[in-house]
Amino acid sequence: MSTSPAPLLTVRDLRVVIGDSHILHGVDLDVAARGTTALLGRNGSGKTTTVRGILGLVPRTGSVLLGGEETVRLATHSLVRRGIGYAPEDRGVFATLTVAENLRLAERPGAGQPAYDLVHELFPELGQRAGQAAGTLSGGQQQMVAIARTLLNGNRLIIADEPTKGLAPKVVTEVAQVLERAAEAVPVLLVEQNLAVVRRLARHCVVLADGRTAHRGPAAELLADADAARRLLGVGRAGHDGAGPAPAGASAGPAAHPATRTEEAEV
Ligand SMILES: Nc1ncnc2c1ncn2[C@@H]1O[C@H](COP(=O)(O)OP(=O)(O)OP(=O)(O)O)[C@@H](O)[C@H]1O
Repeated sequence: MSTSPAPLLTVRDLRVVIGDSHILHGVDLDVAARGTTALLGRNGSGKTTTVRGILGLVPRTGSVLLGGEETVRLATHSLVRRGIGYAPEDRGVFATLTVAENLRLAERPGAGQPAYDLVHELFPELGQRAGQAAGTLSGGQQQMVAIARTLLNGNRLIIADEPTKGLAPKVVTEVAQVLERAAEAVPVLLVEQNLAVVRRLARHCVVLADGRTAHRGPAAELLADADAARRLLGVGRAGHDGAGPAPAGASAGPAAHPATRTEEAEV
C-alpha cells in the first residue's frame, strides 16, 4: 500500500482580524508536497487573505507549519528566506524594466546560485525576450515572468494568486501550461476561480466560504459533483461536470457572494 507524503504546508485554525473586520474565522488547509493544490471559493470568501496570512502580510493567529516548522509568528522576510515564493494577483512585474532585469531583481542573496537553468528550461521564451520591456509583454508572458521569479531562488512552495484573472481564453491556456510546468519543479498553492484551469492542474482542493474552510478533498471529485460545486462554488448544473456557469436563476448563494468566475472551454 502506498502512503502519500506528508503535506508541505499545514494550516490550522487560521484567523485574521483587520481593524473591526473578522475576515478569517478558522481556515484549515494542507498543501500537498507535490503538484498543485487549488484554493477555491466565491468572491470575498477569504482566499487572498488566507494567502496573505500564510505569508505574514496580515496579523494572524493559528498554526502554519512549513515542512513541519511552525511559522505563524515569523515575519514575512523570514518566510521568504524559508522558501515561499509568491506570485501576487497583479503579477508585480516592473513594466519599464526588461525581462532580464525583472528576473535579476528577484534574485535573493543567500539563496545560492539563482536557478536560471531551470527558468530557461521551463520557459525558453523568456530567454528570447530577455531584452524586452516587461510592460510590452502579453498578459500570459508577464505571468510567465512572475512565476519564473518564484522559481529562481530554490523555493519549496509557490503561491500563485489568481494568475488567470482578466486574461483572454487563449492566454489562460498559456498560463495554465506555465503553471503546469512550474508545478513539476515545485509544489504550487493556486488561488483560482477558473474551474477549467483547476480541473487541468489541481489534484487537491480546498474551498473557503465566509472565511472558513467549507470543503477539502480531491479536485476532480468536487468538479464532478454538480450539487457540491453548485453549493460550494455557485456553479454547475444537473448533468454537467460543474465547470460551466449556473443556469439563470440557479445561483446557490446570497447575492452578496457572486458565483465563481468560470470558463466552459478546455484549457
Ligand atoms: N484590509 C482589509 N480590511 C477590511 N476588510 C478586508 C480587507 N481585506 C479584505 N477584506 C474583506 O475580507 C473579505 C475577504 O476578502 P479576500 O480578498 O480575502 O477574498 P477573496 O476570496 O480573495 O475574494 P476575490 O475572489 O474577490 O478576490 C472581503 O469581504 C473583503 O472585503
